[in-house]
Amino acid sequence: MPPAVDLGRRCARALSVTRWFSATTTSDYPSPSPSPSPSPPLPPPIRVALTESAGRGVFATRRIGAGDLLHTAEPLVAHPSLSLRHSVCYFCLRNLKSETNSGFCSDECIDQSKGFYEAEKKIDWSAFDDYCRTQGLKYPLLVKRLACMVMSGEASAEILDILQPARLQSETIIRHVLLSSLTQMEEESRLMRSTFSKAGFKDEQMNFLTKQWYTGVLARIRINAFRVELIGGLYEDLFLSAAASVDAGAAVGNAVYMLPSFYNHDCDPNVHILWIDNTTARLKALREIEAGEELRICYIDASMDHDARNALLFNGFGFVCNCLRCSSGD
Ligand SMILES: C[S@@+](CC[C@H](N)C(=O)[O-])C[C@H]1O[C@@H](n2cnc3c(N)ncnc32)[C@H](O)[C@@H]1O
Repeated sequence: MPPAVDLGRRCARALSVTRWFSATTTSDYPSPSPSPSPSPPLPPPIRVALTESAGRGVFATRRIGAGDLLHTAEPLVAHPSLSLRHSVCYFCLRNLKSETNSGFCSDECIDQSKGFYEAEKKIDWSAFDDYCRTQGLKYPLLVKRLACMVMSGEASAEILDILQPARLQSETIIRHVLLSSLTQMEEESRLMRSTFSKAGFKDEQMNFLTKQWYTGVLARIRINAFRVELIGGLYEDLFLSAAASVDAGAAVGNAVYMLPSFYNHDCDPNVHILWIDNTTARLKALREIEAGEELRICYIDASMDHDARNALLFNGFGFVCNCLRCSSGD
């Protein structure tokens, strides 16, 4: 059993799926006259359990209709693409109508960012950001935000530990994939520590910021982060939104979620994940799903051929795909 960790405020927010299904009770809404109480909301139609050969996965607990919204999810950590730093909200990645002084789209986002932003503002990140820009790196920006959240007490340093891949075999592959970039990650970790030091942060505040922490967090982010591509509010229709999420193209940023990270990959998925206008992720069924069926999303562009898909999945995520489509050689 993994040790219990204090997942903190943000994790509680990210787990709002539970609240989403249970928040509406009859006592929330005083009834003007005695009438039969409305039936309680249905529980989430999903559960996380072990699969036969892909670690943990998400399963349907009842029949799900095509187009049904399974649940929404809020990120544990998110960061905009550097090139869009001033045109999307620094917290929820919503497109800003005009450039604002604050860089946030609402008072609520300013409020939600207080913790990490207080720490981040004290620091000159230009060297770190330039390094990411010139090397074309996006995930160290998520580590930077997470480090600021930990510094401010907003998140625990172990917040992503639960996302580790469950299977040893995968971990071996992942270690192999990551070895090539170990030196680079160590350099980034040194750069991050010295950036905090120069801003006056004390060693005791940075106890968690070790090489092992940096590489461990980055390894989990590489496997679990989503590119957030906004499709706008016009695509509520299932099939339009499925097409739009393929067409969306440029990502506004990247984000790591808790529950969506337990969905395994399939080259012919039955669920897809989409973002309308901010980092709130929506998981929708692409077809009818029976109770007990595993729910899978597609991590990549499924229109590629077998070899291209598998090269991408192995090099990018460290696994050999076991889905039906790959097993049949398609
Ligand atoms: C985002 S995680 C999904 C949840 C994961 N199974 C767990 O236990 O936390 C991605 C990892 O799940 C496994 N995985 C996902 N889809 C797979 C597939 N189609 N075939 C084999 N392994 C898969 C791989 O180990 C991959 O690195």
